Amino acid sequence: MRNAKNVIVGFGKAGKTLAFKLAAKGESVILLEKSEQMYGGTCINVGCIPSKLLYTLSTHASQPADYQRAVLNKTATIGKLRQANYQKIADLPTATVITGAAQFVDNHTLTIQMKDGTTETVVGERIIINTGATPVIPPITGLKSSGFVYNTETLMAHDVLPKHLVIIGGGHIAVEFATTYAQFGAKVTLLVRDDHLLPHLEAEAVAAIAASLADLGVVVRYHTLVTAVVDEEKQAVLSLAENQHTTDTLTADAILVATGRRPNIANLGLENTDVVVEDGAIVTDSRLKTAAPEVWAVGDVRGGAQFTYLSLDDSRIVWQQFFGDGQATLAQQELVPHVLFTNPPLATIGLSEAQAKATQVAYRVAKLSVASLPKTHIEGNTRGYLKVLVGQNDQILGATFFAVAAQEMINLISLAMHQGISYQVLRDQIYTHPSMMEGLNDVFGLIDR
Ligand SMILES: Cc1cc2nc3c(=O)[nH]c(=O)nc-3n(C[C@H](O)[C@H](O)[C@H](O)COP(=O)(O)OP(=O)(O)OC[C@H]3O[C@@H](n4cnc5c(N)ncnc54)[C@H](O)[C@@H]3O)c2cc1C
Ligand SMILES: NC(=O)c1ccc[n+]([C@@H]2O[C@H](COP(=O)([O-])OP(=O)(O)OC[C@H]3O[C@@H](n4cnc5c(N)ncnc54)[C@H](O)[C@@H]3O)[C@@H](O)[C@H]2O)c1
Repeated sequence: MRNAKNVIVGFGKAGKTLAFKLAAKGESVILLEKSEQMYGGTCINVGCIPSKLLYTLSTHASQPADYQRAVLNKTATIGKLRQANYQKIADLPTATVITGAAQFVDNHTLTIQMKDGTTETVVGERIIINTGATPVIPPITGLKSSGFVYNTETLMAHDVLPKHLVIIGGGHIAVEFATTYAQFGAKVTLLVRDDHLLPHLEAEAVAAIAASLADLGVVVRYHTLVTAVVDEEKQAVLSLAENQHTTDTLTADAILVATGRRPNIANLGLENTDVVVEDGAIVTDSRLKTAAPEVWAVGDVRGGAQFTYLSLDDSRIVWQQFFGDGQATLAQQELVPHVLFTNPPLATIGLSEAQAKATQVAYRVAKLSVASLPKTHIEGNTRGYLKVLVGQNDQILGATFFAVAAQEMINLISLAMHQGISYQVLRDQIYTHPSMMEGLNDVFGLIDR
């Protein structure tokens, strides 16, 4: 049996950040990770980093072999990151990484199923659960057993570019993977059960993304459900129903299931603890404490929005309870930027115009086509727009940027909104040239015209 002051279950963003900081303070830490392929967690190994590397490489792709090279590049890159993530924790004298699936026996005791078949018992004064999320596979006849079905992890590991990739879903992953694989040259079809993509966005932004996908040759079919999948020798045959009526069939050599990810609590033994689970996620208070004393849940496993930067922020909320005033809560995550890696990327924060209208907030709005910015011509991508909303008190209410470098620019808007910086400050700021940031001079300049 091993003891530590801090036991962290899962090598995710929040868990590894806390493990490092606690061990750097000299506290004993045991970090439990079920797979040696997952040191560093989802983002590094099978999520953000590999998908954004492939996305970036796809923008330069011109032949199918580029995909194969990109997958090799991706595998090497994440291998280095995984090793660095492991060493960063394992090298600290008071930290131990144990590789094996953990299961609770009681609130503070876990058994670890080791690779060699043995088990270890670990006891912690504080327990931090950071086991992430796992893909949801809908109950479609033949889907699970099909040899042509992938999740994001297995698709990115497959080094043959699909001829026809069919993606089930119309959310974050569906749209990003459609963009990437179409840019590599695959034929891509999206099967969306609703009448639109990305329900969290305003119609104008959704239309801009739909137009970008259409230009990449992606076919999007709305109100369409897959009712069955049958494997043939070299492809799968999908039976489709549109508006509840059986319509036609589609063949594909790869099917990506992108129908959401649910908190990873299966086989965690939570029934042996006082931790409360609701709707498949661990319930916490606003400081991420579960119902079990000295047990916290952080990251995707606690339900809600799934983003690496929110998991990182969860680590701050917990850290403050150990080495701060303990006042940080989930309230600080109410206003955060989001990015979709489409072509170009779409970044949003705060209110959209549609939301402002619906809530009857008084606002002024400005929209600028980014083709007017010299930098977009240098980048070779003049598509998109910058849109900002400003309130009566000159504070920024929200922004939607569909533009090259939108994923970087939105962070300045976030800072301004959090710090209460008026739009005039961003309008009159001296930015470097040529840059996308200069667009802020222009778009905020349109507010008072
Ligand atoms: C394809 C894809 C692209 C994404 N792109 C982005 C993006 O661009 N930007 C962004 O912000 N977010 C993105 N996300 C979401 C982001 O990856 C997650 O929100 C984030 O990684 C969640 O981290 P976490 O801290 O909850 O835990 P995770 O990083 O998921 O770590 C959980 C760890 O726990 C381990 N584990 C699970 N059960 C056990 C157990 N019983 N015992 C021991 N260990 C266990 C797992 O193996 C895993 O390593 C993407 C996700 C996917 C799938
Ligand atoms: N850029 C980023 O920050 C980024 C990128 C990728 C993923 N992520 C994170 O990963 C999470 C998972 O992504 P995702 O795209 O799988 O989830 P999502 O919630 O964004 O989208 C799920 C989609 O699947 C559809 N769907 C659900 N059940 C279905 C069914 N039975 N049949 C057909 N369609 C169904 C939904 O209507 C929706 O369109 C996201 O919530 C996001 O937080 C973030």
